[in-house]
Amino acid sequence: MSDLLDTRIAELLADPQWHGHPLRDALAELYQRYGEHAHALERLTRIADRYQNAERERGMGYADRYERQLRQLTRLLRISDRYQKSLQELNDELREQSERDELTGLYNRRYMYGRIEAELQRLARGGEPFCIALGDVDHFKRINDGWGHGAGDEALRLVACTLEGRIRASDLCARWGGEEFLLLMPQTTLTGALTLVESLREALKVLTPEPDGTLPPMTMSFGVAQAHAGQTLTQLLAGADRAMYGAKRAGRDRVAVDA
Ligand SMILES: Nc1nc2c(ncn2[C@@H]2O[C@H](COP(=O)(O)OP(=O)(O)OP(=O)(O)O)[C@@H](O)[C@H]2O)c(=O)[nH]1
Repeated sequence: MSDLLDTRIAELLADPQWHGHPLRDALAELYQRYGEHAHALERLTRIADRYQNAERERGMGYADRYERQLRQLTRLLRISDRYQKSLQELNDELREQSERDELTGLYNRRYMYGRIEAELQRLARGGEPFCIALGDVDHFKRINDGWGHGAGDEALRLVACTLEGRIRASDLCARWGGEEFLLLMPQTTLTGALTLVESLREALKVLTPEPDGTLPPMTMSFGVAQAHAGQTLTQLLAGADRAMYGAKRAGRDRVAVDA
C-alpha cells in the first residue's frame, strides 16, 4: 500500500463523522489485517536475507574465507600497533619529564645523581678519569629583588641555554637547584675540565638577560672536582661544593679547583 493511501485510511478511521458508518468497521478490520500481513512479510524477508548470507558464506571457498579473516586480523593488528605506539610515546614523554627541570629544560638533580653514580662505578672498574663542576650565579638575589622573579627566571633560562650550547655532546648539564648548575664531564682530565669551565665563565660574562639591556651582566662562580676511584658520590659533590664556595670567597666570577 502506498504511504499516501495508508495515511488517507488512517485519517478516515480517525474522523468522528464516519463513526457508526456501516463500512467503517469493515475498513478498520481490513486495515488491521493488512498491517499484520505487512509485518509478517517483513520478518520473512529478513529471515530470507540471513539465509542467503549464510548460504553465500558456505559457498565461499576456504581460500576466500581465509583471505577475509586475514584482512580482519591485519586491521586489528594495525589498530593494536597504533595503540602501542601512542602508549610508548606517552611513556617516553613521562620519563623525559621526570628527568628534566621544568624551568630550564635541563636535566634535573635526580637524573644527574644516577649518571654521576654510573661514572663513579666505571672509574672504580678502571675507567677513564672524569670531572664535575658546580656553578652558581653570582648575586642572583639582586636580579630577583631588583627586576622581579620573572626576570630572574628568564636569566636562569639564558644561563641554561648558554651552558648547554657550549658543552660537548658527551657532557651533561643539569639544574642543580635554584641558581646552581652542575656539569658532568665524562672522559675528561682536570686540565680539560678547567679549560671548558673557564670558557663557560667567559661566555656567561657577556650575557645580557634582556634585549634592552636593563639587567646587569651576569657572572658565575664555579667549583671543579676530579673524581677519584673509590670515592662516593657525596664525597665528590662535597669537593665541587667546597671549591665553588672557595671561588665565591675569593671574589666570585672565577673557577676554583677542589684541592
Ligand atoms: N627567579 C628565580 N629565582 C630563584 C629560583 N631559585 C632560586 N632563586 C633565587 O636565587 C636567589 C639565591 O640567592 P643567594 O643564595 O643569596 O645567592 P646570590 O644572590 O646568588 O649570591 P651569591 O651566590 O653569594 O653570589 C634567591 O633570591 C632565590 O630566591 C628560581 O627558580 N627562579
